[in-house]
Amino acid sequence: MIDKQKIEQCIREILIALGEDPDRDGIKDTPRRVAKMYEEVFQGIQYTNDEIADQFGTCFEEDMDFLSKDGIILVKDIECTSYCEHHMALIYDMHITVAYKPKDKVIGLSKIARIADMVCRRLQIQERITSDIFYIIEKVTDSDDIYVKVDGKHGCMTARGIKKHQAVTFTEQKSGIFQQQPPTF
Ligand SMILES: Nc1nc2c(ncn2[C@@H]2O[C@H](COP(=O)(O)OP(=O)(O)OP(=O)(O)O)[C@@H](O)[C@H]2O)c(=O)[nH]1
Ligand SMILES: [Zn+2]
Repeated sequence: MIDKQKIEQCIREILIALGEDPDRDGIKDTPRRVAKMYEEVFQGIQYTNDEIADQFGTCFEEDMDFLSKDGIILVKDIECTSYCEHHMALIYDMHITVAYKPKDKVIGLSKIARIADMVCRRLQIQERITSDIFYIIEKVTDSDDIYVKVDGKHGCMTARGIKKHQAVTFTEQKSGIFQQQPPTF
């Protein structure tokens, strides 16, 4: 569980270290707000990838032509935000694409987005966001053919430091049929 009281104390200390008056009207509730925000945006820290797979692993095992006819399923433009673990800066404008070729079951579509969303609610690097989603989708679907692509902007690279406002980072992980031929979409 996230220790909200401790976070509140620490944010108050940070405000003081910045030279702010933590009791002035505009920011007197900021420690409480930040603690509440962290509880929301870092919810995924308290779950392992296996627990996320259990939580969002709703699958359907119906007989369908689709499964025997080389069908693939692809969800694109899953919009997410996360926080880089080096600066705790926002990773934003992220679009996540997940594709897989089902073996003998399909996963509920919204669960793909829920998995991506929960993995992003951690201190992350983009490479690990990609591999965490890959691992969970592989575990839930048992598929040998998986494709995960993430693109995003890193606040630590656009709003500070090198300040390349347009720089977008792409990461991809793929297995099986997608190694030779990434999906077209
Ligand atoms: N590979 C990878 N690196 C990241 C990610 N997010 C942030 N970083 C990088 O983490 C690195 C941390 O480098 P440091 O030299 O320790 O930190 P810094 O002095 O703030 O570096 P600058 O950003 O270059 O000013 C930087 O190069 C960031 O761009 C990510 O998702 N993946
Ligand atoms: Zn960073």
